[in-house]
Amino acid sequence: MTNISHDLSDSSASLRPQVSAGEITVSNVSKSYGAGLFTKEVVKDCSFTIERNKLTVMIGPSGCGKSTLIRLLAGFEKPTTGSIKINGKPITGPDRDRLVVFQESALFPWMTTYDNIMYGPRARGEDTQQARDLAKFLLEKVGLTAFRNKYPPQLSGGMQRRAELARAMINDPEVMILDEPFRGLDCMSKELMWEYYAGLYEESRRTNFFVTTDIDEAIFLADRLLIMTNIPGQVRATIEVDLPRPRRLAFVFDSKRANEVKTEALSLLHEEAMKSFAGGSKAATDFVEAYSRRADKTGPGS
Ligand SMILES: Nc1ncnc2c1ncn2[C@@H]1O[C@H](COP(=O)(O)OP(=O)(O)OP(=O)(O)O)[C@@H](O)[C@H]1O
Repeated sequence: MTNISHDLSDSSASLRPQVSAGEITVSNVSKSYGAGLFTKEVVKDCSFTIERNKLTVMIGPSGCGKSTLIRLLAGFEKPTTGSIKINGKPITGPDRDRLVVFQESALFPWMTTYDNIMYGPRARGEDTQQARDLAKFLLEKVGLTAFRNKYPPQLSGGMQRRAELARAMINDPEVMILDEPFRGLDCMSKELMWEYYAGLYEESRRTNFFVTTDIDEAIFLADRLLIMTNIPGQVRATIEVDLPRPRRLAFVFDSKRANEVKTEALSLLHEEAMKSFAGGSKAATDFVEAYSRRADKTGPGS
């Protein structure tokens, strides 16, 4: 397994982004699309907090409204009802205080890795020595110094995702929002990304909100785990993932606590997934109810 250094006494530490972490509160938010008979309620009366200086991970069945919530948090869309606030102020549109990293690569294929990372500062007319030093620092942190002059198609999928993280972090958002950023990577690249990403978070303690459908990814990364219901999406449970940091693959998945969290989360997710599977079938609904009764009686995962 690759060992990644997270040396906090790094001599270039002064170049790190000046992190000011934000906090987002989502209060009774609902979001519907369409009108009349064709109205579809995707998120319903959903409330949660993305706590300052924590890595909050949201996990839920496919199609439960996670990406919709991200668009609302980013300010690309507005809730039908309810409110979303950052540091107590309503979110009215996209802003530099929040930055979203999507599943799809947003790197410009005609720009080198370095130029991609410098895109944000340059777009703001801030191609300063400080920004260039920070780009160099971030290239080092994501292990791409030797690839600074390569173009995205010359990088592996994992390298592209690391370049993307550096490109987001140089803008120093108060809250980083990530929508399944490692989806589609092979298992080994994915696990490597988890260690890189956890390391970047552990150094900065910037507020992070990370959406995934991968339970191992969720547990490895999270300080807090939000479990979603089936559509219309709502937070069904919050689990504090009190595993020590820095996180390392080698010991996280051997730990008793990680396995307890996984069993509890899987039990809840299974119930939610079965609801979508049921689709009105009485036999399937009965199965879900029986499963829930059994889980209530015997505890999660037993
Ligand atoms: N603009 C829209 N108009 C109509 N329906 C939409 C719109 N955006 C999303 N939906 C519907 O809302 C539901 C939730 O979609 P969303 O992409 O938010 O789920 P998700 O949890 O992110 O799914 P996945 O994990 O598969 O990416 C889906 O049924 C989708 O078809």
